[in-house]
Amino acid sequence: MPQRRTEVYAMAAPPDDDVLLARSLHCSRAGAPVLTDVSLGVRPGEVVAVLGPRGSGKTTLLRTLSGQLVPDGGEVHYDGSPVHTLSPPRRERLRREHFGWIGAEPALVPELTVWENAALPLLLRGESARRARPRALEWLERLDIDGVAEHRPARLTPSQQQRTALARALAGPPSLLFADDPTAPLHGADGALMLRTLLAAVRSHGVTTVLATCDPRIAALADRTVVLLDGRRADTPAATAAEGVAACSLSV
Ligand SMILES: Nc1ncnc2c1ncn2[C@@H]1O[C@H](COP(=O)(O)OP(=O)(O)OP(=O)(O)O)[C@@H](O)[C@H]1O
Repeated sequence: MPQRRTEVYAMAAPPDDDVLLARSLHCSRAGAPVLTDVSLGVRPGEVVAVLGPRGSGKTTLLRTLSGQLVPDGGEVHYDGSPVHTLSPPRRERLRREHFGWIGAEPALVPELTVWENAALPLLLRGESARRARPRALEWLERLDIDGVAEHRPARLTPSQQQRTALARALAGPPSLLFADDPTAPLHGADGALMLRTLLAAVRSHGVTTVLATCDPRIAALADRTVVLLDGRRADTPAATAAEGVAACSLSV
């Protein structure tokens, strides 16, 4: 288990054993800079929170780290190999085979049942439904939604939908999980339960995790926190609080 520690801002020489490494990322959206000179290293099995107020660039950072976006400048390396220079099909394959993603929207496939949604990463990797189904069901049971395994997403509550998305993100299991404000659509106890389940699952399976949140209480559950303000690394959570983090709504 990695030691909890406070991140120091300037990360000039990240350690060689980082499984995920970003160097001096720059990203613009619609002509405006969204990430400026962001560097970050994540060690195997670590749970790192990216903490920042709304609009600070957390989603853009996670999408860039996970190969969904190509940065305008800078580098992303996974397991020692560059991600930012891969062709789109190879980036897609890397994401499918090694990464999990859960965002604030469950983004389930409406035509598929709950277990088929949860099994999707396995099915896309070419596993048979016969092998994928029990593995998906294991996660559904752990998340207490095995009773709706044959339902379509439209019949589920928002909490059940988001837990299905979490089962899908973990079913692989992935080497690296990106969790972008995953409890945002959930209220109080539902959000707290989901977060506890997510953290217990990634820690027991050794899944390296990057968790974006605007809630310092959630960030405090990670092994380490890095702070984004206006698309730049910032050094203290206090600075983020001053920028209006209190506007975020989840309790744990
Ligand atoms: N596709 C896009 N086109 C134009 N601007 C974008 C796009 N995506 C993000 N942005 C802008 O980039 C900035 C950072 O957005 P981003 O979603 O990365 O921040 P965030 O910290 O994840 O915010 P939130 O907590 O609200 O999700 C915002 O000003 C946003 O409006």
